[in-house]
Amino acid sequence: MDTSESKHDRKSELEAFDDTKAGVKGLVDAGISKVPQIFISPPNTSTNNSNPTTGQFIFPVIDLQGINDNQINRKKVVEEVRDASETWGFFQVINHGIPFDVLEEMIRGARSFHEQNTEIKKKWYTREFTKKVVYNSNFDLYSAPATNWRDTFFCIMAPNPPSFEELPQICRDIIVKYSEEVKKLGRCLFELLAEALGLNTSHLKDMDCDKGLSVVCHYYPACPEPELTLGASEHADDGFLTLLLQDHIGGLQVLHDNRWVDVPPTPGALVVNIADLLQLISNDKFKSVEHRVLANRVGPRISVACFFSSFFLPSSRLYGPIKELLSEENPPEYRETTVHEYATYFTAKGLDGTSALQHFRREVPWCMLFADDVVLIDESRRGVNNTLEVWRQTPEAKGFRLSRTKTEYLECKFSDSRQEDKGNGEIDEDVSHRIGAEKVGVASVEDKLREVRLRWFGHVMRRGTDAPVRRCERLVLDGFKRGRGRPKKYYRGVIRRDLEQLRLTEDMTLDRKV
Ligand SMILES: O=C(O)CCC(=O)C(=O)O
Ligand SMILES: [Fe+2]
Repeated sequence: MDTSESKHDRKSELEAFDDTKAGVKGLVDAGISKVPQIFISPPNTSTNNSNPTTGQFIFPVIDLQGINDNQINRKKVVEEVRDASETWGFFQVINHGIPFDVLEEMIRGARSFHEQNTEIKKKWYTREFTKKVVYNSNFDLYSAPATNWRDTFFCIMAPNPPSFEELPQICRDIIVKYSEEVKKLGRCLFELLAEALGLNTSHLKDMDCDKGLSVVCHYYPACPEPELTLGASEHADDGFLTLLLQDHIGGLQVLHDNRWVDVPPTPGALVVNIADLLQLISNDKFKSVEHRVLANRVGPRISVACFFSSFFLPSSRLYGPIKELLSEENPPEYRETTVHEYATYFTAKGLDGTSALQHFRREVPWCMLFADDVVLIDESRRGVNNTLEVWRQTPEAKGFRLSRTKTEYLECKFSDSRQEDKGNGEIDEDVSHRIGAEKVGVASVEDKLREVRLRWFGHVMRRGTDAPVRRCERLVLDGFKRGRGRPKKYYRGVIRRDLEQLRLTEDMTLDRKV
């Protein structure tokens, strides 16, 4: 139920929970045996491992031993990094140089923060993310569709860490020690990633990708009904790179080949994942992949995520796809943005299962052809021509001739740098003399597409409900070149938005005159 009354209830429940300043751990300590409503995942969210994939995929593990000793070793590792970053967006590293006892101490330190006396811990409780030391539960408490079963405490450790005295006494030594180690390892990983992109070793460092670091300590309490909620909802990370230390409990899963795959807790290993801004500057070469954490009857689970991002710095430095990676065949997929703008958008949106990256994607030029009951869609003129040929030949092979001149097409072309060469003129010859091919400016493109979509929709709706075309209503509009995890857009949803924007109703589309 999504009535305003239930929304109000949710809001006051969230406020009551927030006011306790004791987080999810506080609820568990109080002995609750049922998961409160605010934590319950929306229907259709899978919250358990109903489809275990263990064994089906080999999660990449990269051994960093000897990368600075010999070139052959380094080259092999760079290739592994490239492969994992392009296909999984995730990998584990071993022999990374951070001593095992430092990792263990960090896990213990994170746990001790959350398990210290609540009255002392409350002192750090805040939703002001400009502070350098922050403890709370669910950074997106008021915007996310469901509250996650975890509490978090973080410190901003670079470039300007808090003074030693400002850090919580119970874990300050290890936070300082661990962040120094992570900064070193981060530098090494950014070098390998730059080489994997075919850039100079220092390219990503020179872009300040490793400048900002926050150390984020998560605490996932044992959950009485783990099938009803999640430790962390599906999301991709917003910075450049994340380095994650997890304890032995497990529960982290990544979306690979459209399936949730466990990231096995491996003693001594660290999980590395490409975050959104690295996908953006690599122009989609590297993937920032959706992941989540399951809730568990066993707990607490502790993890420490180190985010390389300077979201807290008011820098005006712009990040867009790296020029050296662009070419005519590989034009920029994103507009430029600042880390701060990106993070602000990410935080306001919250972990709602959609990707923040899409908001920064440039309009993809594509052509659409509409011909009676047939829609041909592609990103390029060449693609549409190929499809057009297949479409034409298939019925012709069965003796059914299509009249090119009587078939009506409409084509949208974009006056963008990706404008396809007019070279072969197949569409032009077929189409231009019928309706006149148009060249439209980017600003009017949305209007043009909306007009075309609504015309098509009206046409479809006027057909009988059993007409084949009516069965295509769940046509995926942008399935052909979706970034991984980018939410599917169904034709119906797009039409609903178009109708809303023009204040039209579906019935009106039945009337040709509207
Ligand atoms: O706790 C984990 O394993 C993952 C945490 C995570 O995804 C995050 O902090 O962004
Ligand atoms: Fe994450």
